[in-house]
Amino acid sequence: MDSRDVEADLKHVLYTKEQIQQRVSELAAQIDADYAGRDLLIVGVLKGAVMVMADLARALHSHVTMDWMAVSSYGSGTQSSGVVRILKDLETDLMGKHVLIVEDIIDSGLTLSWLRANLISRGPASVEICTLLRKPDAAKVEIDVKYVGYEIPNEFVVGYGLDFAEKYRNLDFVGTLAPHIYE
Ligand SMILES: O=P(O)(O)OC[C@H]1O[C@H](OP(=O)(O)OP(=O)(O)O)[C@H](O)[C@@H]1O
Ligand code: HPA
Ligand SMILES: [Mg+2]
Repeated sequence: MDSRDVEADLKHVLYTKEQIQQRVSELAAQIDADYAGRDLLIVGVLKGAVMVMADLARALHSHVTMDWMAVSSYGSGTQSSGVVRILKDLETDLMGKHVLIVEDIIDSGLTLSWLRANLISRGPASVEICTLLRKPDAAKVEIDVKYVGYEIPNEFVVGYGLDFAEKYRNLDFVGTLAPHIYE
């Protein structure tokens, strides 16, 4: 078999491209309604949130501005180290702004709880979170998340921005890896 055949590494598909598009559109409609009449800055968390940020931004009908942060806590494994590092900071001054952090996944919650506190310390008018996926059973810290695409079981997932050792981000669906890949 061609070793570049990505789909051979997967166990099953959790959400198809069509399901994700539909759910992202629903979240966008909610966000449009909630922020009506207010300026909104959406902050994508690199690299995982690239796909959801691109699709969410295009599904929104209101004006938004966009910025990016790169943080990393996972390295090449499947467990969060809990130590969050800023690899690239925002270019936008957050003072007085309504900020929506856009993420691909909340797993332990360590990345987002750290990031939310970090952004709040910069004086914004508000900070909310939108994530495509959330694993409630994996939470190590409680975070208040306003927009959640799907709650999923505590299994390592890849695709649509999510990686395992930097691979699989380019899949247009979300799936679980076959155990032989990571064991
Ligand atoms: O809730 P947590 O347990 O903290 O995990 C969630 C975070 O981990 C992943 O990012 P990662 O640090 O692997 O970097 P990446 O986005 O570049 O893949 C994911 O994109 C989230 O940002
Ligand atoms: O399940 C996951 N898959 C990929 N990256 C992740 N980062 C946190 N959880 C995950
Ligand atoms: Mg990430």
